Amino acid sequence: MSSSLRVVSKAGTLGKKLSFDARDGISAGNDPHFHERLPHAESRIAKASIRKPLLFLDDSESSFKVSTSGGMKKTTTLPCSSQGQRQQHHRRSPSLNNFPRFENAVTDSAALSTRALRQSASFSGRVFTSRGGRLADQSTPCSSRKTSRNDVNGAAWRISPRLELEEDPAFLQDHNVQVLLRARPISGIEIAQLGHARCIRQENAYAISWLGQPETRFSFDYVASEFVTQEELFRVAGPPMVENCMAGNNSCVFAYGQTGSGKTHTMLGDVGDFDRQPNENRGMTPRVFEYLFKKIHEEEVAQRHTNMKFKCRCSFLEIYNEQISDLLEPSSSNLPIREDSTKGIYVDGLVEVEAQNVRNILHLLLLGAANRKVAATDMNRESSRSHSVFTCVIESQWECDATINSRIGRLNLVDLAGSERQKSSGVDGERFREAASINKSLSTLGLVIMDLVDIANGKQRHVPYRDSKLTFLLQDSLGGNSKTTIIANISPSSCASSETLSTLKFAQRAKFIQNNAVVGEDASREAKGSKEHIQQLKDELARLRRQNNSAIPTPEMLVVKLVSERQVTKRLRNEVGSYQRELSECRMKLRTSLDANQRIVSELDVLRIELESSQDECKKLQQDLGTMKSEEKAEQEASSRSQLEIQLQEATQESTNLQTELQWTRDSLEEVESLVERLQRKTPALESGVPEASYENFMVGQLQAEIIEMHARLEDEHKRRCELEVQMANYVKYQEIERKINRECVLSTDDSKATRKKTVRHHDAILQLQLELDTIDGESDAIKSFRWEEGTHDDEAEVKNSVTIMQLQLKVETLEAALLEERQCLAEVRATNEQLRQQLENPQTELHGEKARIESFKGGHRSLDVESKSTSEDGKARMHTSWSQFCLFTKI
Ligand SMILES: Nc1ncnc2c1ncn2[C@@H]1O[C@H](COP(=O)(O)OP(=O)(O)OP(=O)(O)O)[C@@H](O)[C@H]1O
Repeated sequence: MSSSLRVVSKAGTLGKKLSFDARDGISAGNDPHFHERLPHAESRIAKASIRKPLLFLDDSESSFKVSTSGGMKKTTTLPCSSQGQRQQHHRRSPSLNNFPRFENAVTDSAALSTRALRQSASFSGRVFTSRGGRLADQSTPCSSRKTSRNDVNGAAWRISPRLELEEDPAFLQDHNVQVLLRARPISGIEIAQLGHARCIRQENAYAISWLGQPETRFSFDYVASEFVTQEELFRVAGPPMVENCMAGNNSCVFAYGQTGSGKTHTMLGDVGDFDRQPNENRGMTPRVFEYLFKKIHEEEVAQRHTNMKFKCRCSFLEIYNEQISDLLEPSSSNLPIREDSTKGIYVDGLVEVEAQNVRNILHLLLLGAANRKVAATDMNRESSRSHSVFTCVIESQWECDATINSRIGRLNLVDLAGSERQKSSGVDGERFREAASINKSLSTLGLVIMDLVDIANGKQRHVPYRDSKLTFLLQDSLGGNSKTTIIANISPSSCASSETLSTLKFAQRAKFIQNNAVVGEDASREAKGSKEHIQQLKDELARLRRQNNSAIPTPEMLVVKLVSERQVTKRLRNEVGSYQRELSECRMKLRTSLDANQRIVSELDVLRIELESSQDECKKLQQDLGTMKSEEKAEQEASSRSQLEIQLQEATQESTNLQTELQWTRDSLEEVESLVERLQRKTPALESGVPEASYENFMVGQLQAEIIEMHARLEDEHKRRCELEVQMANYVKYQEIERKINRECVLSTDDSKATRKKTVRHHDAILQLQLELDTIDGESDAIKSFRWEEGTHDDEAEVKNSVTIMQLQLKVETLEAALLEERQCLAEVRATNEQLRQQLENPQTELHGEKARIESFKGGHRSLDVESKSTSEDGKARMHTSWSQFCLFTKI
């Protein structure tokens, strides 16, 4: 069997057809009296309310099942219409309050036994997330755990009360807002952070304590521990809401809580693979519709004679960053909310789809969920970033006494976006804006609830519904014609302690709201009846007036009463006025403090910007300083280089002078040598002719020996000089290298754009210089080891290069020291040369003198031939004198 879905917009049918398989697989029991009982639905809902143990609604029988203890299997089926019987059977057995006893009870309820098993001495099994992921492995047997504070708390959960339905006829009549608290299991992330430490302890089925400072106890209509299943939760919250809508009221279920606390799990749950078989983790929404369609079917069958028909029109929207978009028609955006006296509050242009069975609804839910804005935060990998509202308008019509009656109920299922602390949820940028918008709308919801609580306490309040799209849209559900169930979701982990406290406070406040539910029924028959009744009363009044004039207030009496009532009204008005003034004062104060806050925030922004710019400036100044330092260094290096150059020039000049001197010395030595040679040639002749020539020979020998020694010394000096010249040449070369390096360094400190190009040149130059250095022998190995690094933009390479330059500079200093030493050596050599020259000068003069004497001696020898031997004595004496003079000279 298949059916079609009609897509209807506010403007009418769009003509869009969607086909669905209409098999819903839910078997429905017949309840022929359901229609009669509809006006009393409210009290029935109340009877199906929570608080009394062991009462379960059975889907298949539209009846209550009561299980009792005592070791016997005992199930009683109660027709819903029989209130007296119900009360009789629903009386609470005190012995059933205690969990261990409950565990011993033998019942035929599969759910009961499942729960009993789950809550017995060990809780094993894995908790799966709604999106298929596993939250935490809870397979540790309790008995094997050590006793600790956590275990104490854990024990509190283990003996935590289970879902127990209690008959409380007054509950939903007096309280239109029902607040349930649901704790999810501690997640793996939380276990990783703080282990199993808990921030809450469940006291009983209605109370929970927050274990912070100070420890605070909160009470709710029901507290569902982490072991409460989706089905169990639905049994508490779902049926009353559905039946309320079918009776022509508005119902609203909404999930509230911090991000990742389980709202989506509660509302939607795991609906994958619904074509094959319903998933046991499906949440409130699918179950609500399963129940609704089952009830619709039952009603239509039961009321066949009145031709009763139900229609369900569904829409699915999200509020994201204060903009409404249609989750069933994602191309639409920023849809406006309108208010109309007949329609009430509605979203203009929202697509409405007529659904005929659960599968249709599930398709819509999946379609909408796929279009919903989801993002990852630190707290939840798939955090819903919007509020989603699934609305089903349930319209029923039936005929009675030729009158067509109709009822309209509206069911809102709201999955709020998670409240979060921006810091802890690890959000930034777009996520931060989303979080701010979510938090703003949730805080407006909180304010609305506070005002509604005040109104419930008899105070006059203006409720700021229009301050956010969420509260504007939920206006009827929060404060007006609606029965509302709030499911506050929390995490029991100590990691979420403050968020849990704020959710608990919110839920506690919400518990005090009072709604004024009004049946949305077009009761033309009832209206007619009422008119007739009024007419009857009027007639009765006239009759009474006629009978006893005194019993009926005269116009004068009425005037007096009116005056006194006016006075009361005036007094009340004055009170209202003073309250309003107070309110406006408070508002003014609030606005002022908000403005001040805003100012502070903007000032902070300005300061932050200033701080950033001053930080930038600081950085720039540091860079400039660095550049200046390197420039200064370069200048110092340049001046020391020029000094070195001057010194080098001087040394070169000195070296040239020395060379000239050496050359001169060498020439004079050569001269002496040739002179000596000539003397040697002449000496044999003198020796043969003159007996005194032996003195001359001795003297010449001495001179020759000295000359040889001087030759050797000269040779040494020459060698040393050559070495010096080599060193000088190396030094000059090295100076050149250093100059090049410095030139490149200066270039590299120039403007940043050219830096990279220059760095490359720098690098090439250094490599070239290193090649040249390689050619320098001796100590250059140390220099060779300082290699220029590739990629001078890299800091480390820069440092290495600086080290290289420093090492080269050190080398320059070493060479300078060597130069100084060489210069001293040169000075010594020069002094020695000078000495030698002086020493050479004296023998030279002596030699000249001797030469002259030898010449004169020769002349005397010739005259001896003439004058014979008479003057030989004189000659000897002169020779002797000359010899003694020579000896004297050589001693000197
Ligand atoms: N009662 C629970 N049992 C098992 N798992 C749960 C329960 N509640 C929540 N979870 C898991 O916790 C995770 C977070 O839950 P969920 O997405 O429903 O949180 P949320 O409140 O909707 O978060 P957000 O506001 O960020 O969208 C999911 O993986 C979900 O399956």
